[in-house]
Amino acid sequence: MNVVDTTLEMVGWNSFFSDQVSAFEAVQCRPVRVMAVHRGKIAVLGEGEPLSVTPYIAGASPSDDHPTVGDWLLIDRATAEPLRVLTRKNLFKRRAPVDRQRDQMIAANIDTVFIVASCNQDFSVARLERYLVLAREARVSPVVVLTKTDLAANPSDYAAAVRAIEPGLRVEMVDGRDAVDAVRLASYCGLGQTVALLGSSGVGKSTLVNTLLGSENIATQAIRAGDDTGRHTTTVREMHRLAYGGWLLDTPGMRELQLSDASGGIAEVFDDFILTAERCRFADCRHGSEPDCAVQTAIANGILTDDRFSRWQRLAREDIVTPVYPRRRR
Ligand SMILES: Nc1nc2c(ncn2[C@@H]2O[C@H](COP(=O)(O)OP(=O)(O)OP(=O)(O)O)[C@@H](O)[C@H]2O)c(=O)[nH]1
Ligand SMILES: [Zn+2]
Repeated sequence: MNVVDTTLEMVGWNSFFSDQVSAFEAVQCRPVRVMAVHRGKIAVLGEGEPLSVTPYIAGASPSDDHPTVGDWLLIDRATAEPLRVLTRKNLFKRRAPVDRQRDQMIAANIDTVFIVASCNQDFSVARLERYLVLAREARVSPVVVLTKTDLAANPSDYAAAVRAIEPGLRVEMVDGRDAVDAVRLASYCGLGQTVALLGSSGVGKSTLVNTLLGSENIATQAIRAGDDTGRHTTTVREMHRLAYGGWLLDTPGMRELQLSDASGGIAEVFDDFILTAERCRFADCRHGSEPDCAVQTAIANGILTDDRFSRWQRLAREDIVTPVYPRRRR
């Protein structure tokens, strides 16, 4: 496929975005997707050829949305000047290390996040829960990808442990080095789909990325070529075309995501605990030795488990910004 023939659908355009464009805007502007963010320039792709445009939106205040990789932008048909960022389907962000009041945007409009874990001694349910919290917080649908299945005697034991975290959680098992095996992930990586990866060091993310990208990566090369800052600029964030027609959003920021970037997500992953805690006698119950603690009762009755309780407590403690304990009583 040649990038010159690119249609909006190939880049991920759908009714969620087209519904946001007024008839007036449709005449004046055209939509493009942010493929890469460089210093002072962004590479965008819409119908036709890639372009390099300024990331600055005239009249935008610091608190307004600024383009990040994966975003859809409306640009002026005549001048290519960006006019506004369309409302995002979802967003990965983190608290900026220096100015903790300001969020740093990492990646927008992702259809699926692969939470990568390996079938060996590095496998940890606690860590997977952490990543699930991040995915929930960003409102991106997660798929756990178990790599290194070739090294495990019983890879299905790992899959069973993952499924036990949450009913209905999707799990795929691959040898990340094997393109034939990776076909299992094809349905998430089809035309116009955007995927991202999360996972700790050494689990096989880069290996999987290379397998999914295939040998040729025409679109990325073309985007670079169309970018007048040239090939050797430091690319901060970038989308890569996948062999199956989708896009991989791979950014250093994604790899550094911390749990402190999640808060609401904890409530979703541990909703059984949150719901039970609503029946504790005290609204600020810490579920220790307080009388009539519904959580301790549920653990004693085998409805909730002790180790999930510890993981929930640990995650809640680390999440220093938003307490997950229910604060109000109806
Ligand atoms: N046997 C086997 N080895 C694998 C598989 N996936 C990755 N590896 C190997 O595991 C090692 C680590 O893989 P990487 O892809 O570099 O891991 P990563 O998650 O990108 O690590 P970071 O770059 O540190 O984040 C490499 O030696 C890979 O060849 C797999 O499915 N099976
Ligand atoms: Zn309690």
